[in-house]
Amino acid sequence: MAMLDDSNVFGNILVIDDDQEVCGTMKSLLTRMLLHCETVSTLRGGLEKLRSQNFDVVFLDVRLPDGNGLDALGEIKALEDSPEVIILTGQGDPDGAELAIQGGVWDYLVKPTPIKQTMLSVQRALKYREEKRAESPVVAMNLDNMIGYSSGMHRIFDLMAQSARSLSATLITGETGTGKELTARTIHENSGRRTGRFVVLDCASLTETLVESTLFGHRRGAFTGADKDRTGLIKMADGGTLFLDEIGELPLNVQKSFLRVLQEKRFRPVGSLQEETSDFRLIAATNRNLENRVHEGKFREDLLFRLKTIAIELPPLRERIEDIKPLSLHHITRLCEQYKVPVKGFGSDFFEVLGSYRWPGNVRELFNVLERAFVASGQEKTLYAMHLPQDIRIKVAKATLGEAREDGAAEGPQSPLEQEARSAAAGLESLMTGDLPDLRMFKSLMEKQYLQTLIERCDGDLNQILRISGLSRSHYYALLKKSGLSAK
Ligand SMILES: Nc1ncnc2c1ncn2[C@@H]1O[C@H](COP(=O)(O)OP(=O)(O)OP(=O)(O)O)[C@@H](O)[C@H]1O
Repeated sequence: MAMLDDSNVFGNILVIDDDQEVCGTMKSLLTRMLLHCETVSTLRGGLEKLRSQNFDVVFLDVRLPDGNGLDALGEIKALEDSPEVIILTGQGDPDGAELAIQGGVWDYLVKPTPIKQTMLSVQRALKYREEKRAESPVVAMNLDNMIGYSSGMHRIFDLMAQSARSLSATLITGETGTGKELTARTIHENSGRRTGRFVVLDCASLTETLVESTLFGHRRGAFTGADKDRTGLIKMADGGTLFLDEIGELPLNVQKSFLRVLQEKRFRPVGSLQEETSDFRLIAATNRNLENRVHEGKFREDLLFRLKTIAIELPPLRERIEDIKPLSLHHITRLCEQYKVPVKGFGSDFFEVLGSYRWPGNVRELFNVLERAFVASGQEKTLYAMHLPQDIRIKVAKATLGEAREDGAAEGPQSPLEQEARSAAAGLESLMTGDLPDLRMFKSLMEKQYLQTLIERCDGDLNQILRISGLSRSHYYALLKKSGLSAK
């Protein structure tokens, strides 16, 4: 049965109960409500989970094999961002109920509890938490395009709000696809500089000489090929934000001059005798460990120190699986609007698979997979696990059988190119085996996948892209715009 719950609550639930039947029933009920649910049969196991993961609601049995659930209330309530507790007990003990309520629990349910009552209790607890979170200062931020329900992301939003209010350099770290560029853009759009430009430089995409002239600008005749004056990105970001992506790749000698610019806000374009000024705000990002780069002698310690006045470390998606559902709803709604089809619902097995996958490519990979599932579902109104790409389903099935770890070690991380190629191949396969979409949708999806692979393979090199594709420059840019892709 497909369930797109109209209450639209998101959350991570833990059930601590030694009765396997209760655990099974609760898990199946909560999963059908599209909530993420884990179960554990001992008090010690439950407390360990609560210390290491974030949960919104805990169903807590009173009589557990290794202790009384009520005795653990103090410890649970003392946790940072502590979950709401719903006591679940087989014995309708009124003193127990009083004790529990004094201990600050959300609700007290006597087993067997009617399904409706359990659902209502958990929905209300989740709504309450949502409202509590909305009271924090973060609400002042416009986070329309940035989805994050987990407490991990909530902490990130707090840091972003702090960064948006200040002018301090901000360093964003995180694995590929965790949303570093989106975070930087959102900070800029929420800062006092939002009317200024948001200027992006991918430090990994240029040679040493080019990085220098791109950042600082150059005068005509400064070097062979410099046939006219060029304004650098530092100047272009005057009054706005300069975003340096992959800052770990900035060549050492450019690091030195850039540090001076950060300290003095003055710089000299290549080949110029005169200094210029620029009042820019710096946000940098990297998926590298910059401390290690410092130890290897490839990154200046003084620059690192200056960059991380505010440090934002984005958690990988596998550490915030409760964000998978809201991210998916957001992306699928966007796709449905884009392709002008009615909004699709989800089968409960859909999120079970998504929640069990490790997401090495994080949110970018999730969006890619959702797009493939969207296409594979054709005209169907509901997305089921069977619409997900086969490679993902196989990996999840293997992981469930306990083989995933060895597999991962043998395969090693995939390069973005490998991921892209596999994704394109699997996308085509699922297109041809599932219900066929209409031709217009098929063409535009294939076009987008072709362009993505082409850009990756050519590493964004325009000449190579035009040679391989046979496209004219204007046609290429028009296609990029149509597909919502960037040139890299
Ligand atoms: N919290 C989020 N909410 C909505 N979309 C997100 C979120 N995080 C990432 N995305 C989306 O995921 C994709 C990848 O994000 P982005 O390019 O910002 O990642 P990145 O960390 O800069 O990646 P890379 O290290 O590979 O450059 C984009 O489409 C972005 O919009």
